[in-house]
Amino acid sequence: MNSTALKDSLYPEFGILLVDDEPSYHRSLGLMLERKGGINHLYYCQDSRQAMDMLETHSIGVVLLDLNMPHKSGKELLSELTEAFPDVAVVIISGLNQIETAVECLRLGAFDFYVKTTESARLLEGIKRAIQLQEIKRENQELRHRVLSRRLDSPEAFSDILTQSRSMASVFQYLESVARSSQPLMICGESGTGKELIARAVHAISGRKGKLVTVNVAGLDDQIFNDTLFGHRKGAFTGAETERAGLVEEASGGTLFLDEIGDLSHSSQIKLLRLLQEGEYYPMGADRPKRMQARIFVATHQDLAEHQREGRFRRDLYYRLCTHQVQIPPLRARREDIRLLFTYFAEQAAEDMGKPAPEYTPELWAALQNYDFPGNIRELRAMAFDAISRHQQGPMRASDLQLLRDRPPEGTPGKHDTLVQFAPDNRLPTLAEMDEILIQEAMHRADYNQSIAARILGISQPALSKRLKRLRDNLKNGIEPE
Ligand SMILES: Nc1ncnc2c1ncn2[C@@H]1O[C@H](COP(=O)(O)OP(=O)(O)OP(=O)(O)O)[C@@H](O)[C@H]1O
Repeated sequence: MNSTALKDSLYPEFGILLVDDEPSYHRSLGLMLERKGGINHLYYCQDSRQAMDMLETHSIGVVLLDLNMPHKSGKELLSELTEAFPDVAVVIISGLNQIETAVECLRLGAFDFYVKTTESARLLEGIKRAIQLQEIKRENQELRHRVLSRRLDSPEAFSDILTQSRSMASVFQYLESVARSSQPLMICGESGTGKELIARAVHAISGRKGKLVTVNVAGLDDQIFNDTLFGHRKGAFTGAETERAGLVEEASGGTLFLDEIGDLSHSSQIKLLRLLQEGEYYPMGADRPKRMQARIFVATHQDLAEHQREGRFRRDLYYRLCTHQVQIPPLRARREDIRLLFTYFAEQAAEDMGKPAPEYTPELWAALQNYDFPGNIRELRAMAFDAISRHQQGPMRASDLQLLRDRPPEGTPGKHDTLVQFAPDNRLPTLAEMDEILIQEAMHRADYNQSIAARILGISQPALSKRLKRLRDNLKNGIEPE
C-alpha cells in the first residue's frame, strides 16, 4: 500500500482508493488526479484480495475499481463492496469497453463506469462528481446527527455571535456540519445580520491553517477584480513594476471570502466560474496556471436565487456557489435576541464612554420589540451607542431612542404619540406591557405629577400609586411584564 496521506492538506477529507493490479496505471491516474484535480488523499491497492481490509481500516469515500484483475475480479469485489459499504461510491475504470458489462456494474451498485481510454478531463469530472456527492452525503449524516443531539462541537467559535434564538442555534449546527467541506459556502441574509461574523466563525472551525481573506466585490470593475484576485507578474501591464500576489494566493490553505457577491459584474462572474470549475487561474502576464488552494465563501444580502432566475446572475455560477447555503434570519424574526443584544451593546457603550450602565424601562423594551430593525444588528448597535451617549440619569426610556426610523414626525397626534406601532407584521404588546407603557407615558406627559397622570388614565390616584409601586418592584427584581 502506498498513500499520500501524510501531506499537510488533504483533499478530499475522506480517502480515494485505487484498486488496480497495474502499478503504471496507478502512477499515471494518481498523478493526473493530483495535478489536474488537486485530489491528493489517495490510497493504492494492487492486490484485489486486500481491498476489503483497506476499506475496514481507512476512511474511504470513493473507490476507483478496475474489473480485470487476478485473484478476485472487479465484479466480485464490487458485489462484496456495495453490500458491506453501501455508502462508498464505486467508480469502475475498466480496460474493456463493453456496454453489457457497464450495465451490469451499474445494476450491481456502481456509481459510474469509464474505460481507461476515456479522455482525462472527462474522467476527472466524473470522479469529482462522485467526491462531491459523497461530501454532501457525509455532511447530511453529520447534520442529522447534530440536529438530533442538539449539540455543537465548538461552541467557542460562535461565542462572538450573541444569541439565544433557536433558529440561530440551528444555523450554527448546520455550519458546523459543513465547516470542513471543500465546497463553497453561501451566506445569505439582510445587511447587518452578522454574515461576516459567521464567515469568521466557520473559518475558525474549518481546520484550515491559512488565513481568512475578505474582499468586498461590489463595484470592482472586471480588471480590478482580476488583479485583486489573481495578481500579476512584473511588467504585465504599464505600471506593473513588481510582481503582486492576488488574494487567491494570500488565502492559500485558508478561505477567500467574497462579500456582496450579488453585485459581481457579468465578466467577473465568468472568471469566478472558471476558477471554481478548473481550480486554476492565471495571474496577469503569467503563461502557466496556478492551482487554487483556498476555499471560497460568498455572502449576499440580495435574493440571488431570484437574480439567477431573472438572468442577472449566472445560473451555472449560482449552482456552483450554493452547494452549502445558509440563511441568517433578520433580527425581527428572532426578537428574543433584541434585549440581549441591546443590553450588551449599551453596556459596551457605557464602558467606552466611562458612564454607569443604566436601568431600562419596560416601555423601552416594548418599543424595541415592536420595531422592525431594517438595519438589523448593526442598527441596534448604533441605536444603543447613541442612546447611551445622550442618556443623562434614571432608567433609560423609549424616548432616549432617537434612531427609530419609523418614528412619527414630531407633533403627529393620536396613537402615534407613543412609539409602539401596530404594523400588521409586528408582535402586539401584551396587555400587561401595554399597561406599563400607558402608565409611563401618562407620567411623562403629566411631568411626573401622579394626580394629573391618574386623571389622564381615568383611574384614582391611589390606584395609580399601587401600580407604580408594583412596576418599580418588578424593575428592581428584573421581572418582565407577563
Ligand atoms: N449576534 C451578534 N452578536 C454580536 N454582534 C453582532 C451579532 N451580529 C452582528 N453583530 C455586529 O453587527 C455588526 C454587523 O455585522 P456584520 O458586518 O457581520 O453584518 P453583515 O451581515 O456582514 O452586514 P453587510 O451585509 O452590511 O456586510 C458588526 O459590528 C457585528 O460585530
